[in-house]
Amino acid sequence: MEGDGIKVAKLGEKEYKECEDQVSHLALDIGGSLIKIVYFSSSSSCSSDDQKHGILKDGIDTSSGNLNYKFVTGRLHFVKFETSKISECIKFISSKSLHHYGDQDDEDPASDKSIIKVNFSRLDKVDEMSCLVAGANFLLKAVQREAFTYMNGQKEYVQIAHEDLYPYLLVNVGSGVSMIKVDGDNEFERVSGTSVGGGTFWGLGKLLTKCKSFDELLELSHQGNNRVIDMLVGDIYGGTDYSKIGLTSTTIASSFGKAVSENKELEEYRAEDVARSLLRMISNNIGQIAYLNALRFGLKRIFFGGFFIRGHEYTMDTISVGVHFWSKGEAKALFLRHEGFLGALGAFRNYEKNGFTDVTHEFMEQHSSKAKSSFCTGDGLQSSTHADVKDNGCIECRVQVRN
Ligand SMILES: Nc1ncnc2c1ncn2[C@@H]1O[C@H](COP(=O)(O)OP(=O)(O)OP(=O)(O)O)[C@@H](O)[C@H]1O
Ligand SMILES: CC(C)(CO)[C@@H](O)C(=O)NCCC(=O)O
Repeated sequence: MEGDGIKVAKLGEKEYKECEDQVSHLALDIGGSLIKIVYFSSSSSCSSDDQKHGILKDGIDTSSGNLNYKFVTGRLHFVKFETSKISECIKFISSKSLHHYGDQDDEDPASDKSIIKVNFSRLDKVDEMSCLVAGANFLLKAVQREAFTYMNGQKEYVQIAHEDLYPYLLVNVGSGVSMIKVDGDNEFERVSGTSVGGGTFWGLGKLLTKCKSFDELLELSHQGNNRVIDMLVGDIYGGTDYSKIGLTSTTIASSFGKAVSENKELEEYRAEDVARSLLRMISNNIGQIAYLNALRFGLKRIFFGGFFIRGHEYTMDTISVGVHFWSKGEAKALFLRHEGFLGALGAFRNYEKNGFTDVTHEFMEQHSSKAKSSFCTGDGLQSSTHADVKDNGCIECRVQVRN
């Protein structure tokens, strides 16, 4: 399991014991590289805000006015595993009793394997693209301070009014890249994609640098200098800009282009510089294709999701600068705090539609006056205003459950 994933799970056990005890819903997104899990655990305690409103009793809100339903307060948790380590994922699900969700019958706790198998066979498959869109729409509408811009080292949160949200371009950078024009709730079209994505960065990076983990490769890239290997406009134009066509001397003319003429072996380059050039090449390319698709449909906002981003400053900066440069400032690149969990979140929301449980959800958007988005971090539960979370933020929410 990923380090930050473990943190969430451990926090859940230690500091949020009360929200771990009743896991009722779970959604899985099994991707080419990573498995993402979103699960809901109800809390028996309630927030001070809710106590002030006096509407909660044992975590159950009786104020809905409909006797057939009750609201259960709790948290959405986010965990990820490498797809190649699926057995760890199964162990985690088992350890959290996540596989018991919705069970009617008591099962033999000694036969873990068969329990998992039985429950996995009950999994409902849902469409990947519609889940990505549902996940993004949910985050953008319900969670405050979810979307942000990142350019020249500056992070700025953007709150978008519901009526102003559509249309937008969703670019999900997973192993491969999907580009989806989103026009409304469940109204979308996958307009483009590219196989040059996160899997390409990690795959090529692994071969070229001998890094053992994605995080190691990302960390290396942080310390590198792409100019050592990339051929710049200045390298071709005697150190000067090519201003007639709008290219500065530091613009990359050809990614990895210097390696052609230098006659050096791979070992003679620093792994840091190789990683940096690779990250720059992939991020630039994604930013450019995204911009071209935004231009194709006249879209001003491009949201980037998927675990390739990893909240990494240099990745976001490269994509943002690319979008800004090509669109002459007309289009904006935006990033999401729960970037990697769009599909899993969308699958989670599918509980509402597919009727395999008696559950509907009422998330914070309907209760924004009293229920706030909160996040679990190493410092405990904090208001989202102070939290600096990435992929491990829990979202506090309420779920409407049929009695
Ligand atoms: N710990 C990690 N291990 C492997 N890849 C990681 C890790 N963290 C981030 N990544 C990056 O995230 C990418 C996978 O992202 P994501 O989980 O969103 O997509 P996926 O669902 O696996 O892919 P796809 O949607 O194409 O099937 C990897 O290709 C890699 O670039
Ligand atoms: C195949 C999927 C949708 C699987 O998530 C993704 O990896 C992707 O969008 N790849 C790019 C495929 C292409 O459009 O060339």
